[in-house]
Amino acid sequence: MPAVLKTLGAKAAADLDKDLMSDEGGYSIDQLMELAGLSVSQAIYKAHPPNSGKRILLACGPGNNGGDGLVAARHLYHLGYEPIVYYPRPVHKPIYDGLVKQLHGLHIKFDDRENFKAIAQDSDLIVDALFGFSFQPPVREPFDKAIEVMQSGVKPVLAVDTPSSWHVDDGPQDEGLGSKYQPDYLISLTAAKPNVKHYKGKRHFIGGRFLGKDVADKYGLSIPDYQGLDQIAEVPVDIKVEKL
Ligand SMILES: NC(=O)C1=CN([C@@H]2O[C@H](COP(=O)(O)OP(=O)(O)OC[C@H]3O[C@@H](n4cnc5c(N)ncnc54)[C@H](O)[C@@H]3O)[C@@H](O)[C@H]2O)[C@@H](O)CC1
Ligand SMILES: [K+]
Repeated sequence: MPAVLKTLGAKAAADLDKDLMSDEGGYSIDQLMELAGLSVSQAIYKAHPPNSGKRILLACGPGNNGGDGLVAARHLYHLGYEPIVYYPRPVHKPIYDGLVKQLHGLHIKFDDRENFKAIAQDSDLIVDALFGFSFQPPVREPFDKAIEVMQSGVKPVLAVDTPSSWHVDDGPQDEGLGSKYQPDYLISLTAAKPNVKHYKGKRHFIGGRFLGKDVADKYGLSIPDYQGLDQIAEVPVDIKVEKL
């Protein structure tokens, strides 16, 4: 277990993504999103196993963070959960259209009602797949309502890659929307983001088991010590976070 948690700032995370999907990197976004979404489903299985409540609300935003949520919904179905998808601003690109078709094919429920609180009350865990490392404040509607509900603590929340509404590098604003938002669980993808130093939740996982040594060295990251077949590695929530 490394003594210090290395982090990946918003700009570096976007650059790393580009490297992986460049001509020599050879990855497609579909592959990375599939591995990311699989990691999310494993973190949920570890932190909130089916006997803790099967109704998982995937709050999906308009970017690839939302895509991770759509992929996770499919894996959760196959793991025996009852996923419900909140995806109010669907983006019509083949990758997202395909993921939505897969979920319809499994008769997974979509609920895009304005009243996010009502949807949340009928769930056992909320998955925050609204925004990832491309978030730019302030939160535009209708996502502000989801942030309000998540920060209210009415249901446990697992955040995907970064707590949505927090600045990726600096963390939550001092006041206003999201300032009180603390997810119960966090899964960082590829590497923790700098705002993890403000995270005070119960458990922190690192997922997206596709980092190789060359890319890790280029970005000053250490590869998490993944065990066995796991796509995720758990890190202590009080681990020292490197200074950026
Ligand atoms: N290698 C990686 O790190 C991988 C990253 N993936 C995911 O991709 C995410 C980054 O995806 P994207 O770059 O598509 O962007 P995000 O999913 O972070 O969100 C950006 C989207 O949300 C919108 N948005 C940004 N700020 C907003 C605001 N204040 N109010 C309302 N809408 C807002 C933008 O218009 C854009 O459509 C990562 O955080 C991660 O979850 C995975 O899908 C693939 C692997
Ligand atoms: K998120």
